[in-house]
Amino acid sequence: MWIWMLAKKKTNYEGERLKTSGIELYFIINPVAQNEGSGRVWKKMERVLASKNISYQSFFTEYKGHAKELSEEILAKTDKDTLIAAVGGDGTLHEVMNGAAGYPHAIIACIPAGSGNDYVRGIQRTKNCRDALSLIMQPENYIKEIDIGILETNAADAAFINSVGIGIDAEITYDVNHSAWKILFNFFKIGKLIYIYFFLKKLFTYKRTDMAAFIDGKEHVFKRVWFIVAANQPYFGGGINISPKSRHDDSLFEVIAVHDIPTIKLLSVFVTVLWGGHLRLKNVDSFTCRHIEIISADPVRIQADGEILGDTKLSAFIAPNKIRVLTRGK
Ligand SMILES: Nc1ncnc2c1ncn2[C@@H]1O[C@H](COP(=O)(O)OP(=O)(O)OP(=O)(O)O)[C@@H](O)[C@H]1O
Repeated sequence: MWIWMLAKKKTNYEGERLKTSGIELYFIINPVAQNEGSGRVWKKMERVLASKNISYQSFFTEYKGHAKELSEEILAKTDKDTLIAAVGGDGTLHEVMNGAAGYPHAIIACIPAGSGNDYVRGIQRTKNCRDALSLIMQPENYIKEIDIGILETNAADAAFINSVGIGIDAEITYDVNHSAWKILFNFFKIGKLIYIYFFLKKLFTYKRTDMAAFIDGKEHVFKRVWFIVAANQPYFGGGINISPKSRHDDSLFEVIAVHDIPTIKLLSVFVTVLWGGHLRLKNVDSFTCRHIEIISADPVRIQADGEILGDTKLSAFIAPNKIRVLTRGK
């Protein structure tokens, strides 16, 4: 049986006492996240867990999609509260969450070991790996039910936890995930800057297209769209605060549509985004909704939580209070 084993009460990093808990603990490690930097992160975490006498079970993923399967297998075997921590980036957390979403006894968390780590920044609200582990080792005070998105595209049905986007954001995600530069950026521990690098590259080659969006049933036609994102939390693209008003517990998506802006002016969107000023720019429209459908005139990729999940057409609705997570946020 895999339970917290607290043979002796010890102190954690913050000097607080660990509490006993009936929560079972699992780690699912993506060994290829952060161009294999996740392995080093996990080794450090293992040492801390051992020093605190914490009992857990860990699994390494062997292929794409494996983290979802592992989560489902773990949760199907028990009806006790079970905490599954993804060790990796947003893609690994996305898979764990997709495996866990149907199980009310699931609680998910993330040890950030990816390039972007937007989930940790916007929802879990921990500062670094050690902070995340300290939360995981003392979960009781930090469990919260949050909303997730349910997505259907031409290529996939999936749940998402951060955001879904169509347009240049997804094209950049695709390029980043297929780029050898990612290794270099991750080697110098500046993984999130790779999104900025590819944004600047893509800015002059991306072909804008018209899109129709049905936002809670009301049709909006946007011309020459850069991107439309439906967000459950503020951050995307490795730390860009695109949707500052998003909350993961308000049963709503915040939709941001950026359209009909010349190439150079798009740069001002990404400067003003630093203080949320982009929302006041002409042709940066924002909406709140529970359901959104988007159809693009030309094929354009779709990303959800940084995973490419189809192109051209998507439908997404918010599922309120659908999953339990650990968070330091309110
Ligand atoms: N063993 C594996 N072999 C190959 N791919 C895997 C394996 N395990 C998971 N994956 C895939 O690796 C991809 C990248 O994972 P993840 O997003 O966690 O890391 P990252 O790209 O470094 O971080 P971020 O998304 O935060 O930029 C995901 O698409 C996931 O499905």
